[in-house]
Parts: sequence; structure tokens; C-alpha cells
Amino acid sequence: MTTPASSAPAAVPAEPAAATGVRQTLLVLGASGDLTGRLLLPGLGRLLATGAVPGLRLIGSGMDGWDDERWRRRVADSFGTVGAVGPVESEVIQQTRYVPADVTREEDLRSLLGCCTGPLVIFFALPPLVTARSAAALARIGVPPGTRLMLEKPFGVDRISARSLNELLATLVPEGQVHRIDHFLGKSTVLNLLGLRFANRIFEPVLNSSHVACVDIVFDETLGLEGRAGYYDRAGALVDMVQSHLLQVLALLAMDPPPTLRAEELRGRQAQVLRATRLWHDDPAVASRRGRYTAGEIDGRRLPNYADEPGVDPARGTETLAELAVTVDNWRWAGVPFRLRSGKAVDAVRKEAIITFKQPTRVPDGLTGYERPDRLRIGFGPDRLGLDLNINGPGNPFELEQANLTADFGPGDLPAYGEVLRGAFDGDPTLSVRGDVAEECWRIVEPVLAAWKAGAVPLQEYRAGSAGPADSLIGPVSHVR
Ligand SMILES: O=P(O)(O)OC[C@H]1O[C@@H](O)[C@H](O)[C@@H](O)[C@@H]1O
Repeated sequence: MTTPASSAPAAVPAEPAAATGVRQTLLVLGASGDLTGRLLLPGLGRLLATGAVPGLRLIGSGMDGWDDERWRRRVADSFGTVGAVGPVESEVIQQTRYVPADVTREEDLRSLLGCCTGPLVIFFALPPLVTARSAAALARIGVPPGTRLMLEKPFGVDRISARSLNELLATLVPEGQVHRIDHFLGKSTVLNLLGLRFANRIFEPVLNSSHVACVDIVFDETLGLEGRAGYYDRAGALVDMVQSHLLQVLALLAMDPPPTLRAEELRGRQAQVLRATRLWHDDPAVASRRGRYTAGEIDGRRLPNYADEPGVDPARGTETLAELAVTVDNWRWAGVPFRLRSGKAVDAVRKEAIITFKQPTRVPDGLTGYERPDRLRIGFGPDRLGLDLNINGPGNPFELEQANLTADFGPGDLPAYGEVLRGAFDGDPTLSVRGDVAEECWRIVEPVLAAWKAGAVPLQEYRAGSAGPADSLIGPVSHVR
């Protein structure tokens, strides 16, 4: 769905690209922040190294009084971490500039836009409230025609703010030029879901409530806060991971086949699934769990109590692990629980979607050992496909054993941020989140956030390096290898 820009202010004329050899400009707002250095620049470096974005000019801007030299060092260091050290990347580093600015002020934005050449991509690497103020200031001065906007998650801080931001952005550029980033949509294995489901005969016919008992989407990390209190302590695991990334994975796993992978069709299918998604039993107390890590050790590394981490406000009660059970209330999936979980500082990295199948309708008398259900596992790092099947092992041929068939795929050529940046440079929003989808994701989690705030679901403590809270929606059975 493309929303036409309405009442857009007079566009700012940009310097003609042909006069400079620059084909497009990437303007990063929030360039001195953590996200830019950790994810955006490495992704950009790798993308540049493929030669896919010739003639790119990079401009960084932020509140810090950095100079060009300091910014160039940051870009070079970030490119260096991913081996992006070729001539194209060096050229970008030489040409790049840093413009200190308050990106919520019209005058500053006007002069920033004046530094940009050719078609423009503006990347908002900013907290949601600053993004909204910056977009509002931009809406007052206008942007050059064809400008694409890239916005980091979280998109808004709740459903209402997401809707107002959508309305504001619609006055700036058409919907097809808004790239709401969810970098999971650029991950190679997440994208592999499309091929796996729709280019093979054997899986799709059984992916429905007649055959599937439950679906788990798990993204557990051994990392803790890692110095990100400023952002994370306000977001928490539910907003950081579930409201965004894991619901996108759910949409790709559960959607009906789109006729083509064009943006409007793929994103339309994702939207349909999310519109049909509801909390399990419509009850946040049944459908959610939250936990927070205490001091512990993981792989020989000591982690402090989350509440004692620098910058954390213990009174906020931020969770570092969230679980959510939902159902997709449509013909295909009604009654099948989808359990989403993401936790930090747990004992093992576990990044996978696990589809657990129902028992066969009738097993001939005489066969034993088939009690464990078949499972299809799709790993999101390492990128892996696994199938657990009951087959006959050594010894008695009628005593079955569960075998695991596993295929590893190498990671894709581009990191996820490189992939989503490519979409913006190509003007293709397929791998970004459509405005209504962002609002739907808030609709799904809002009752849970409210119930947590009201104390209806206890904040359980779990030791860093343990398996997580004792009262979990996802039992250990999902993790049997
Ligand atoms: O696996 P990746 O690409 O590092 O993504 C996981 C990360 O995704 C980010 O969006 C979250 O803010 C992090 O908390 C999380 O660790």
C-alpha cells in the first residue's frame, strides 16, 4: 500500500548530482551514536565493497562536536572491522564529512540538506522521541524529491505514537520511500524462510493447524547489557526483540504465499498475519512471562546483577527476558500456539524457529519409540536447517529412535544492515516494515506492557548463565537436540 504524500512543504533543491559525480548521499542523523558505529557503518562498508553503490557520498551529523577527522576515523575503523578496505570504501572515507547539528532544529536541518548532493537517503539513528521531533522539523522545511527515510526501531514508543509518526512521515514522502528498519528482515536465514516454504513441495502442505502442534521462535543470547543501558533500560526485552524482530519472523513463518515478492504483495501478506495475531487466551497473565538476570557467570565471564549495571534504574523493573504466546486466528493456524521468547545472559545461544508437529494419526501396533514429535528447526545463527524424525536405529527395527538431519548454510554475503541499506539505495522497501505493520506489532504487545506495569505478571529473577526463569512458557522440550 502506498500512501501518497499529502501537503508536503516546498521541496529543498539539492545540488545537481551530475555536476559532482556523486550519485546519491547517505545522511546519518545520530552519527556519533553506538548504533552507527556498531551496525550501520559495518553494514555500509560491506555493501560498498560489493560495488553496488557507486558514487555514494556519506555525511554524518550529531550533537557531539566532532570534526571531520574524528568521524573519518570512526568510519574507517568500522569499515576495517569487516574488511571493507577497498578503493570504493577509501574514496567514501576521504570524501565524508561530519556536520555537528541539533537535528530537531529546522535551521540546522536546512543547512544539513544544503550539504547533500543528488538523491538522498536519511538514516535516523536516533531514539524514537528524537526521531519524531527531527521528522517533524523536516516536515516543516521539506526534503528533496525522491528522498528515502530510514528509521531505526523501535518505531514510536506505543501504538498511538507509531500512528502519529506514520501520519507525519506521510506528509514528508510517500510510504514506499519510508524504510522502517527491522534488520532481521535482512538476515539471510530469515529470508531463507521464503525459499524453504514456497519453493519446496514438502513443507507447505503441512504448515497448518491440522499438522502443527506449536511453533516456537527463540532468540536467546549469552550477552548481557553490554553498556547499552541508555537505550535498553527503557526498551526491555519485549520491545527490543519481540515487538519488532520476532513478530516479523512470525509473520514470514505464518503468512500465506504471496504471488510475487514485490513489496506490496509480500508486505500485504505479513500485515494479514499480524492483523490476525492475538494473545493466547486474550490474557497477558497466561500469555506472557518476564525475567531479569542477576549476577552470574557465562563461559568464564562474570556478569553483574542487571539492576547494578551502570546506567540502569532498578526501579524501572526492566525485563531482560520476555516470553509471549500468541495465536494467529485464521483458517490456517487457529488454535496453534506460537511462543516467542528472547532473553539476555542465559546459558546458551539459541536462535531458531522450531515447528513441532502433531503425532501421526495412527501408528501401527508393534512400532515403539515414536513418542517424540517430528520437528523442523530453522536456525538463525548459525544458519541451519534441522529435521527431527522418528526412524529405525540400530538393533530392533521396530524400535524407533529420533534422528536429526541437519544442513548448515554459510551466512549470506551481506550482513543484515548491508541488506536493508541496499533496499533503501535501490528504492525498494520490500525488506522494511510497512507503517500499518509497525502499528499492528504495538497492538499485539500493548496489553502485555500494560499488565506488566500493573504488576499482573511477576518479574522473575534468573541467574546469569542459567536457563532463564523457572516459570517459563517454553519448556525445555523445545531445546532437545
Ligand atoms: O543477531 P543480531 O543481528 O546481533 O541481532 C540481535 C540484536 O538485535 C538488536 O536489534 C537488539 O537491540 C539487540 O539487543 C540484539 O542483541
